[in-house]
Amino acid sequence: MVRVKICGITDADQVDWCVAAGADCLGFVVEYPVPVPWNLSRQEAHALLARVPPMTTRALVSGGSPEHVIGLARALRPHLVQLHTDNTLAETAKIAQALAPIGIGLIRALRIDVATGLACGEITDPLAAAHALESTGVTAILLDARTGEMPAGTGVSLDWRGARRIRDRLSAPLILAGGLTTGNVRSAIEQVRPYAVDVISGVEVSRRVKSPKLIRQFVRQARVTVSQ
Ligand SMILES: O=C(O)c1ccccc1NCC(=O)[C@H](O)[C@H](O)COP(=O)(O)O
Repeated sequence: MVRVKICGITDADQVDWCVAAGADCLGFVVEYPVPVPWNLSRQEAHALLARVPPMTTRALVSGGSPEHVIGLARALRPHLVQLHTDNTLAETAKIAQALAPIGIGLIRALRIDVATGLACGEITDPLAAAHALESTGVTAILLDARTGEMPAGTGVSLDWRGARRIRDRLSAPLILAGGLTTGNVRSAIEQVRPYAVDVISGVEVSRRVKSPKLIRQFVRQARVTVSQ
């Protein structure tokens, strides 16, 4: 079964809607290093994380210096941290090493520029970049689209054949993101066979404003059984 992460949660209703719909993981963007519509203060995040019931995974999305990310994770105690693409491979390894002993896994986004097909970051070949990330000790790699204006939450889809090639060559679990909607998530899962899917725009009616109906439909559509 493919897991579902709903990201960019900004209020208590959204937490409740995602949990009621059966989402596996809720993502909270906290003290993010560049302006994004879903950013929360540490205090806001603390209250929302506390609302997530047992058996549902809490992911903290942040970035900046390793000291900042590790300090934030120690303060908020999520199950997972998802790291900004601008963090280098060396920083990613340092953060993964610091979080593992306290039981927090690390997801690192690998963003593909949809105009060029190149990965953003130190290594531009997408497969080589994925292998390099894997060797940092991350728990999972999140494959996402980059368009230039926004670091994430673009609503733009990736080339799923390219995503499948990466998925087939990685040992680390691959989380597929980028432009997934209630209408295409099923097909994306069939083509890419990811470990999990991740969505923001596809369950929002406007920036930051999520729809309980779209959340329910998205989770239902993602629960497809794919024969291996
Ligand atoms: O990972 C980040 O750096 C990040 C920053 C700000 C907001 C969300 C972030 N991560 C979550 C994701 O990776 C999104 O789920 C992903 O961009 C999908 O967005 P969308 O195309 O809108 O579904």
